[in-house]
Amino acid sequence: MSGLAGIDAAKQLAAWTAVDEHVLPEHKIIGIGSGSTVPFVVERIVAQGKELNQTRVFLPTGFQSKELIVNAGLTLGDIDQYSDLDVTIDGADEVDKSLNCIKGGGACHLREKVLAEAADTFIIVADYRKNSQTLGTTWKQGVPVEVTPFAYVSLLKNLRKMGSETATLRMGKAKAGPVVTDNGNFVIDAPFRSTRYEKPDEILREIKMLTGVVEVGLFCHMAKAAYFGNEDGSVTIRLADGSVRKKERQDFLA
Ligand SMILES: O=C[C@H](O)[C@H](O)[C@H](O)COP(=O)(O)O
Repeated sequence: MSGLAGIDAAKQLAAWTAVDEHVLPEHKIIGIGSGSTVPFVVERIVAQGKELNQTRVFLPTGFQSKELIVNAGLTLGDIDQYSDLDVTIDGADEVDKSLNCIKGGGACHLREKVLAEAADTFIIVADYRKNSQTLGTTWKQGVPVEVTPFAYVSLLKNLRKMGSETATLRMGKAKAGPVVTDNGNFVIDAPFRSTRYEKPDEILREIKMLTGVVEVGLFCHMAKAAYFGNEDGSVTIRLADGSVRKKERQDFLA
């Protein structure tokens, strides 16, 4: 493993292990997620070799993801042409015991969900901070909701009526005004009280029905496995069936 330390080392561990186990030579149409963990996914795929990667097409989940693919010299594909993917690998803001995820911390969850749904296998890679029993344990910013700008005020009202009293429009940091997604929409972050997160699919359905909602950053019953890099150099692998496997540090050194 490379000489990274801390959180980045954990992200790299998760990403490298997931790629080694789920991006096999027979996998040709591959979805690349967004965020700070997926660069380690791309680096591990590149390490599989130019000859094999020339037989593959890589689909992005947004501007950052597209730049990762292009800058790595991998072949860019479009979902219009490659609508059935072999595997999509992506990060997550938090994952619960049933592999339900909060995603959208980087406002990319619409295209991410399209590519996750279109893949035979959807895999999550993250550092140990994302590994929770229940959503909302560590990710306190709320459920990211991509919304059409025309409806954001009415949606703030309706989300607050729904129980997200502190729902807020996500504002830019290095930009005056709200964050604008790759799709030209706004994002509302909608926190809920912890008990609501015990049934994330209910929150998902309720939010999705609100007029003006484009997509909700809750990915329920979608991931086949989640790989978490740990501080001690091991990787925890959780499967959708609830089973857990651990790959110890020495396994990588072998
Ligand atoms: O919108 C962004 C995506 O959902 C990311 O995959 C998610 O925020 C996790 O990002 P990171 O790998 O940087 O923690």
